[in-house]
Amino acid sequence: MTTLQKQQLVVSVEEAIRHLCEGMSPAQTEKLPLEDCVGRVLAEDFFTPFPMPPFRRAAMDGYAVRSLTTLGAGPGSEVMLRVIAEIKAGSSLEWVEECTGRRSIDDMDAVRIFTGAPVPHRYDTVVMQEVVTPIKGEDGKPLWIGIDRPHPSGRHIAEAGEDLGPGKLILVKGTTIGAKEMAVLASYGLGEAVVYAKPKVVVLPVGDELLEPGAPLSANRIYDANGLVVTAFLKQLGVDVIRRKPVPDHPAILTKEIRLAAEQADVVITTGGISVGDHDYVERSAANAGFEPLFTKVLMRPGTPTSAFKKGDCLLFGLSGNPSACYSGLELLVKPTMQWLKGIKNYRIQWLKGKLEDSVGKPCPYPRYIRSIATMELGVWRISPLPNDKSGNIAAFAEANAIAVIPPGGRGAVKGEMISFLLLTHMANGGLTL
Ligand SMILES: Nc1nc2c(c(=O)[nH]1)N[C@H]1C(S)=C(S)[C@@H](COP(=O)(O)OP(=O)(O)OC[C@H]3O[C@@H](n4cnc5c(N)ncnc54)[C@H](O)[C@@H]3O)O[C@H]1N2
Ligand code: MOO
Repeated sequence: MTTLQKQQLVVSVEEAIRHLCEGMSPAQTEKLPLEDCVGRVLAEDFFTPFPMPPFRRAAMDGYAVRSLTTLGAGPGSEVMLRVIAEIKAGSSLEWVEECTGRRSIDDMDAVRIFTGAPVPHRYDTVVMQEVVTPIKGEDGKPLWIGIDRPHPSGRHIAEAGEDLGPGKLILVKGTTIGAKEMAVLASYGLGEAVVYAKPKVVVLPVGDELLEPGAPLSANRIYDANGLVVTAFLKQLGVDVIRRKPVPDHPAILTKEIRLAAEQADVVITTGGISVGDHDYVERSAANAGFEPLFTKVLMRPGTPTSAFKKGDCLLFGLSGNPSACYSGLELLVKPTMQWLKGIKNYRIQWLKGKLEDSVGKPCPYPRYIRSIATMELGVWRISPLPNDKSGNIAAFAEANAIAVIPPGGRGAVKGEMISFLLLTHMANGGLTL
């Protein structure tokens, strides 16, 4: 087997994301019951179909009155209003009409009303029950109320449409549906929503040394961590994932696996076998399976050999085998691409700035993405780089909640310097030490 010279299509992280997303669009759309839409992305703009609230309603428990009738009220000169009916939440239109329809303009009346109940048009204000003196009948229900102060018009009434008028664009296509968005969609009684289909991903860990988790450890072998890491990462992003068992370092087998995966998935992700070693076959197997390279080197460390390829509408990521390089590839390249394919509009990595707590001496010609602990103190982020952050090490994963960027060049970064960092995706343990 001859060593194939690795093609050098070198890009920055930002360029890589652009290459990955260019010409790609979200998968198809589907209509789902609203409760199954959590975490999914709206594929249509949502315009309000009717006014919200849909009718004029009481915002407090008390009495609906005409403000005019309370004008002369004061301490010691209470106005007495006759309670002519009770209207509760859910009362029918007919009942509301029946209660007030035949009243004359001069009647001194009120209705007992509860929060969420329709307010008859006869009344223009709701008086909280705490500030009236009821005179109750034998059944304990109020017959009269005494009012000892004037009540201005419009109190404790939510007018129809005061929250949102009809025909308003309230959620745009590309919005992820979480609990907050549910509040809007469910309030309009939407039974189903049109969302983008989840991208499908096949994960192929590559390497003769890899063992399936659960198998007994044998000499000179390691467990396939990346296969499960990539799968977990994608699941947390709400993507459909199929994880394959480790594929051996064999070009024909790898070509077959890549071809098969590409038939089933929108995105194929390999880990390992992407560097310059004689047994790194991902690049040539990708070519044999009909993929064209988008880039074969990214100006980042770890993960410099990270590569990407495209065949029709299918993307193939060749992530690095070293676990921390693999993880950087996930956060920096896979996540923005997946968000794009999920249909999320304008997704950007959220770069924050923090004060470096320890100098990082190791210089690097590319930006270095180091696993760190980010803490917030009095409004200032502090970044403590974790020791032992070699590309092949896993210890730093246990504690890290951030990836910090050491700028490229000969000097690394010094304690006290303000550097960029990102908080890691979906911190299962809450993540932030605040
Ligand atoms: N002569 C050179 N050698 C290397 C270079 C270079 O520029 N010149 N680059 C180094 C860098 S940087 C990296 S990163 C690695 C990347 O190598 P690969 O992505 O091809 O990955 P492998 O060689 O297959 O494995 C690297 C390392 O990771 C372990 N590994 C692989 N898969 C998994 C997995 N699924 N779970 C856990 N650990 C995994 C593997 O056993 C190796 O120890 O290349 C350098 N070499
Ligand atoms: O690009 Mo590598 O991940 O630094 O060891």
